[in-house]
Amino acid sequence: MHTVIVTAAIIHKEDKILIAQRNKHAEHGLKWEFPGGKLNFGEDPKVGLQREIQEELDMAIEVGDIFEVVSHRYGERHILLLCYTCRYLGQNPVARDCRDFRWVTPAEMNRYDFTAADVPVVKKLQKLLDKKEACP
Ligand SMILES: Nc1nc2c([nH]c(=O)n2[C@H]2C[C@H](O)[C@@H](COP(=O)(O)OP(=O)(O)OP(=O)(O)O)O2)c(=O)[nH]1
Repeated sequence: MHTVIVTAAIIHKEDKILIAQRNKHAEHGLKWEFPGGKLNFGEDPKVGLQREIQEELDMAIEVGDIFEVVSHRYGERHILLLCYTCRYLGQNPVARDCRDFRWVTPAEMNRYDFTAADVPVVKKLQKLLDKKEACP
């Protein structure tokens, strides 16, 4: 039993956010998530997240502030998911180490089967969007 630290990017392009589909044979295969991955030992989380986005989507990003931290248990495995708000720098993503990716609004996220750990993150994004719509 151990805890794995995972970083994930909330990358905004106008009103859309980039989501990625996990490879078929990976853990939680075919589920949707916020792109990112496991932190290496001793690695700075923001640097680790930039590395993961480069590996997964062949794209450079600027990592900003923490958006949400989720502690989630998948049976005997515990993940601490650090989600950062990130700035899109204009490069088109390439599905290097994921099955697919999409730019979606928070409302559209309901159509995707996200990993269980991501559910509170999706809800938080949707709540923020609703607030924005209520007070333009
Ligand atoms: N990147 C990412 N991982 C997530 C999210 N939600 C969630 O439960 N996870 C889980 C799935 C995996 O168990 C773990 C991340 O592992 P990973 O397989 O993506 O990491 P990695 O790219 O470093 O993988 P590897 O080198 O071990 O192949 O965190 C999320 O939104 N983003």
